[in-house]
Amino acid sequence: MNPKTLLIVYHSMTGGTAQMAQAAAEGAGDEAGVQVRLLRAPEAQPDDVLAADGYVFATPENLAAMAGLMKDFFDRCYYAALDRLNGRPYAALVCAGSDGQNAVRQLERIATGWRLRQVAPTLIVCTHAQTPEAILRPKQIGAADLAQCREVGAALAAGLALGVY
Ligand SMILES: Cc1cc2nc3c(=O)[nH]c(=O)nc-3n(C[C@H](O)[C@H](O)[C@H](O)COP(=O)(O)O)c2cc1C
Repeated sequence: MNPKTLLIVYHSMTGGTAQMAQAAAEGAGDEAGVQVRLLRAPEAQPDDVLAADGYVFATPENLAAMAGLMKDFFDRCYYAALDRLNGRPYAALVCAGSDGQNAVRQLERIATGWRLRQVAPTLIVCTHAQTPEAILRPKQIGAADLAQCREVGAALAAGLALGVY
């Protein structure tokens, strides 16, 4: 059987989302028969989206929205992939200083437009960064949160490998 591909697309300014995406990739990487591609949002192209069998999208919430470079990724890929991804599985990860809900709403709405199938509740990890100093500081995501991100990647990869989606 052809190996399945899990595409993880993320943006991160101060490192939190990058650690979350990396953890999801590690969780998925334990699954034999699933190839994991971890791409920064500006690198990801429509062909990468079309070639994948499942997705993890990971973004910070910035200014009550998903990060601009993640939005740019969706803007560049949306119509090239529309109606060509129907039913494929996805999960999303959001790194937020205090909230995250608007980024979740935006991301899930786009995924709904793509007719993707959400296979896990979107995970919000809160870094409790609210002052300018804390927001600009490099982030260290805790072990428990990273374990949840690993779980998301592992579950998606297991479903892909078993062909349950
Ligand atoms: C310009 C800017 C705007 C932000 N706006 C929000 C916000 O609206 N809601 C929120 O929960 N966090 C907000 N944050 C905090 C980030 O989500 C938080 O620092 C997160 O850890 C960033 O992820 P990263 O480390 O992957 O860059 C903002 C950060 C920046 C730099």
